[in-house]
Amino acid sequence: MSDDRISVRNLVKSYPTAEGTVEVLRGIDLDIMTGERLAIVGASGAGKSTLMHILGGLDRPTDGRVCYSGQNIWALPEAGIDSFRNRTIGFVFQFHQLLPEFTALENVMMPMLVGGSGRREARENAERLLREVGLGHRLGHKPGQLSGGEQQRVAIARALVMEPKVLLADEPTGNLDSTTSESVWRLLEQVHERYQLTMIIVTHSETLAGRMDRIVRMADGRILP
Ligand SMILES: Nc1ncnc2c1ncn2[C@@H]1O[C@H](COP(=O)(O)OP(=O)(O)OP(=O)(O)O)[C@@H](O)[C@H]1O
Repeated sequence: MSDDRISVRNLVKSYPTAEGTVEVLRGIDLDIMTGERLAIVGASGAGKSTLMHILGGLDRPTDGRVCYSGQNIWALPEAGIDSFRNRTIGFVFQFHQLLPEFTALENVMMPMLVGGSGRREARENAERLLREVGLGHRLGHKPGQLSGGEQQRVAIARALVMEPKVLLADEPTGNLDSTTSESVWRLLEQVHERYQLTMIIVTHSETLAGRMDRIVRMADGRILP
């Protein structure tokens, strides 16, 4: 089966706290088609980031399933989840989370080196991607020597270097001014078209969400009908 559809069933996430159990996700059901561009919107605290983290294999649900091509990733052993995540998912966060002491090129090479690729192959791929995102002239710059928009472009190149099938972006332009945000958003759209990725983006912007194929609205740990 080469169907990469994502299907989420009865996803629940709760945390025990001193004041009792906090229910952050209260039974999420969601199907995301291969190649779809999905926006997730909702008020602060609705559970959007939590859902993204569970979809991406970063945070374990309390209950429920997240199936990629019919395989529930949360039924895999820990090493299986790590390997699934490295092979399948690219992440872009609001705060790029680049390593400050490494250059743009090294930051983009990093996932390949960690995954066991040789330096030469990692370097070639990272250079190609940095050129694609318009940063061929900034390979040797460290994050602190780049603008916010450039840093986010490096983060997008890094998210793509392992050739993921799914790109998860949590407020990727939330920290940028409107012009820079527009150019990063356009880059995400180009990337989607070029690589035929499934793309799930959390955003507070209704305008940006409206450019996606579908909008899912969350409130209080549920998806609104
Ligand atoms: N470790 C934790 N323990 C208890 N509650 C938590 C924990 N982590 C998150 N929460 C709660 O889960 C809820 C949802 O958080 P989440 O970050 O998923 O929301 P969000 O919709 O992404 O919000 P925002 O738009 O502000 O980023 C929040 O009310 C938060 O306080």
